[in-house]
Amino acid sequence: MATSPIIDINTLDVVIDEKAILNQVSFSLSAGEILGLVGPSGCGKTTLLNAIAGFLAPVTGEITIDGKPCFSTNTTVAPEHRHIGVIFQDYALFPHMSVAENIAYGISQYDKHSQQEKVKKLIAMLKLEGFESRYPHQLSGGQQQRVAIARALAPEPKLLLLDEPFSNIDARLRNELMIELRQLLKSLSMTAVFVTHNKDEVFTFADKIAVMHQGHILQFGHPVEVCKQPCSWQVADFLQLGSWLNATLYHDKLDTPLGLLSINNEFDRQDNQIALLIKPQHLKVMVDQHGESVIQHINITEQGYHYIVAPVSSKHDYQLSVYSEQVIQIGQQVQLSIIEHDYILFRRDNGMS
Ligand SMILES: Nc1ncnc2c1ncn2[C@@H]1O[C@H](COP(=O)(O)OP(=O)(O)OP(=O)(O)O)[C@@H](O)[C@H]1O
Repeated sequence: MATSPIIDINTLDVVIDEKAILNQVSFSLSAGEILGLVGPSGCGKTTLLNAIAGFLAPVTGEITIDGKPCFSTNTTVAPEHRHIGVIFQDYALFPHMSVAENIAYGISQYDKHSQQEKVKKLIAMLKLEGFESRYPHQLSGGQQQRVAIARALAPEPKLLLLDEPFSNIDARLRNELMIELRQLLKSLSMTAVFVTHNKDEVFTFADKIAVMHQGHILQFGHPVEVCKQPCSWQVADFLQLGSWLNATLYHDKLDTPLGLLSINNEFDRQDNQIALLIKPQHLKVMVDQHGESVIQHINITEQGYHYIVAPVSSKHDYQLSVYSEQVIQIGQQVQLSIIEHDYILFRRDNGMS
């Protein structure tokens, strides 16, 4: 049986200072789903969170939360009546209130006993026992985040909005906190939308990803599916799924600086200016003093040596990313070969880097 969505956004447009900031944004999430909003700086991620929260008014479109229209042509529900919990990037804890008082802030309409019971439960859930009387400045970044989460969860919202929730957390702790928070949200069947600059956070924390660009959602789906089949070069580029190789059609084959490749998938053959997305796993590198490419840069990573390889000849222009266990020096000439696969091809675009 299909369940109705907890959040349903339909053709939302936001205009600020006569500039279109969100353009025909639509998506929906079922109960318990976590969505990661990603995209380049200024693409409208925070604006979308603010529109959902009710902090700014869209021009057109609809926002429905748990079946209740919160925004439409003739409805605007105030933020405090949308049943949404918001966790801001800097947590926005009240500095003059203790941990317990911060958590109880949104449930002041409850009687004292119910407030205390609720705070006690959240303190335990977020592992904040012993910190009840402390003030925000006496807590670490991770502890402050837990208080912000407890405060947002206290009124039992239908939806949580999180603006870059992990950006202030030490990199070593980040993964641990993400896993812990995800488990907590899953145990509560809490639906959440979070903004991040870090695509790796999406893979650890989210069920769905929305890749935004200039106010549009370019692609929405399961993170693995989006990475497997990016719908546009902007999505592939933003998610850093691989590097680009120019190609043209030549007698039913792809003519590339690395040789001819058979086309093994559907492709619009009208386009002759092609950009081929090459994921590092589809590229092999071999030392060859007569090779057509040269090692330009080396990074040492968990997956082995990461090489950036460029052409020897100035006739070509590429910067390909390839991993290898082999140690190769900068400046060494190499031979690159592409492993046959379902190539991902896009029409070449001026904006490509
Ligand atoms: N109050 C405002 N007044 C004028 N322009 C605004 C306002 N808020 C946002 N904008 C503009 O809207 C666009 C989207 O901003 P937004 O903060 O939503 O982007 P973002 O994707 O969250 O960016 P970042 O990743 O840098 O936080 C930007 O061009 C920004 O300058």
